[in-house]
Amino acid sequence: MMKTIRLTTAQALIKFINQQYIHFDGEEFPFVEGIFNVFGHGNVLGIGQALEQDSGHLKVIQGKNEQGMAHAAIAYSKQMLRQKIYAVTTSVGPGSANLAAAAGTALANNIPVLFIPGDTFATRQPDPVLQQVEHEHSLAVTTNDALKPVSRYWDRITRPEQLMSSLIRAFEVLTDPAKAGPATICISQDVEGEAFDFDEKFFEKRVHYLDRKIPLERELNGAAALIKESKKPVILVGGGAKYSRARDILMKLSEKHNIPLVETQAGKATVECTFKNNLGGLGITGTLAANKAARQADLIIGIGTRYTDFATSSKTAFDFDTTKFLNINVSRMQAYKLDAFQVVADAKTTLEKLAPMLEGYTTEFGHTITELKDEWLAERDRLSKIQFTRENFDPEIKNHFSQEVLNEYAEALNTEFAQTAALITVNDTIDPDSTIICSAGSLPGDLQRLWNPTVPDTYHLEYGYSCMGYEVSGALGIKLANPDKEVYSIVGDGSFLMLHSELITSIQYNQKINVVLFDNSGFGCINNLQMDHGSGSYFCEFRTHDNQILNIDYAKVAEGYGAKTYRANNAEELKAALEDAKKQDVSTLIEIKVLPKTMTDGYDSWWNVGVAEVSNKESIQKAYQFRQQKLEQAKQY
Ligand SMILES: Cc1ncc(C[n+]2csc(CCOP(=O)(O)OP(=O)(O)O)c2C)c(N)n1
Ligand SMILES: O=C1C[C@@H](O)[C@H](O)[C@@H](O)C1=O
Ligand SMILES: [Mg+2]
Repeated sequence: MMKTIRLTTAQALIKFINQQYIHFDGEEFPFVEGIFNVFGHGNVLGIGQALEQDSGHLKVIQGKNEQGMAHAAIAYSKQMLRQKIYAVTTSVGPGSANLAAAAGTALANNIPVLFIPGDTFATRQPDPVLQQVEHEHSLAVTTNDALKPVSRYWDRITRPEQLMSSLIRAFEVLTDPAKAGPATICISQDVEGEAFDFDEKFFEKRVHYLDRKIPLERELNGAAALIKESKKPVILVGGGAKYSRARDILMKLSEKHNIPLVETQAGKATVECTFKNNLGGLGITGTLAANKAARQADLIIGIGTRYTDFATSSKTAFDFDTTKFLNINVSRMQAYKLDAFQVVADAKTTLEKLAPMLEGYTTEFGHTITELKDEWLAERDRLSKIQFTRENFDPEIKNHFSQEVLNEYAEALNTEFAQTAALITVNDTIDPDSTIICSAGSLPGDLQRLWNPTVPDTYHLEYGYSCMGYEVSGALGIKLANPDKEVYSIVGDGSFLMLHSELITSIQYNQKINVVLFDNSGFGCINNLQMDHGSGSYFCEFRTHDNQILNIDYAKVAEGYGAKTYRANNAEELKAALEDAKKQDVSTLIEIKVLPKTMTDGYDSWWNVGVAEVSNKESIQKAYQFRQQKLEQAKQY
């Protein structure tokens, strides 16, 4: 006879989550590490009660903002290479609406995370409850419907027994590398507390196998033939290569056959920068070395990449008349891109199986790879030494601000520090096994070009959604994933202002993070974007009503939270601050005032952005014409 156990829906949820395990490369471990919460009336009496009664092995952490704590959960999962996750529970209405940007972040980056927002009453007896939106056309639509387009899996639970099939579906999605993304299970707030006699079998230990998908013989033969036919193949290392742990085989193949490696933001630091054939980032935020290699390529071997516009320079990075594509990806959808020959399989396994099939093959790159790399390293060295001068200063981003305006910034922010010099100082000073995190603004470009990670998996860029606010929140997730290492949030002033609530959570739970704040008093990269396309400087600088540059004391803000803080406006101060920050047990914030327009510019790349077709400015008309010319060279799809 079936044995049952009487539990509330929320108690059953927590009991089930505790029993989910992952099996990967012979190792088995619990899949859900913990749960972040912001309680409200939509979850405190259901999920809150269940956790208070028995949270099992779950670590329970109180977040400060739903988006922030969800970003922390996403960063944890990404840093754990998608093999362990945190769940996130929110209240109803605004609490769940705050999840939307984070859900988009998880979806665009293919990161598994479990979202459990509360939902409106299933009985509808007290409707409309506080925070319930009302539609005239339907009572069935709630705020949580807004999460559907940003969830890989979405469900609403209005009866306790629905939970069983819903959770099984959710965990199947969460543990499938080809589909990984956010699973959102919305539970009616009354149903969270309703009891049901659950089949005990539902709570038995479940093991989810992260098996490596083996390539077919047809796929391997086709891939090997393409590589052997090519004279100048280039390997594009995407996030999938990192998740598959393909570092060693990538280096082996690259070295043996003299194939250059170029990287996407998600793939960077799969292989350390010191590897001789690693030419760094490709595309809009790429290095000149990688972009030059890509132009010469007759075959791009895209490994675990989504081919976003940033990686492909809006489909202009390659000579599409002559270049072929070979895509190795666990996702069929991704493998189909750019009319590629498709290998729908695990990256590491595929490369290992290809290795013996390429015996005797060498590319025609010869010494070019080393020459390109040396040329780029010289450029990086130049960028590390940029010195501001009050006269005739020629910034990297040219012809936007006059010397007068640059001097005004130097005066107002009391700094002469260039962003490139500051960033390379950070790179040179922190311990090499520390992880850095970033996501939005001008810093992702500088990082992809200039950051030299000498230890694999120490570079964490969310550049699928580029969501401002991920930088500080995500640092907390990385600390939870790597408790014994330092983590540095590399963040612009705009992103910091948008969301940094989980800095407080890090202090509250003694999870030390370091915030390195680059303050150029504005939305710098967007200001560059508008001025590059013929517009004026319009609402992207942080200026007061009477046109004064905002000068915010961020160190003081963080000091108020209990962080150890520093102000560093030159290399010496910055080195000293970084060294002292290493010694602290509490979270730190280093405020660096940097000059606008001193970030890196593009290197032989182009970004397709919408430009006004008609306008009253000649400069915008020119920008529009330039775009039309570029589009003629771009692949159409
Ligand atoms: C949530 C969100 N809103 C808006 C944007 C668009 N956006 C991208 S970068 C940026 C400005 C970033 O400013 P800051 O963090 O100071 O970096 P900077 O470019 O100055 O280095 C904006 C508004 C975004 N990426 N994410
Ligand atoms: O619009 C954007 C421009 C990019 O330069 C920036 O890094 C990104 O955050 C963004 O949203
Ligand atoms: Mg800024």
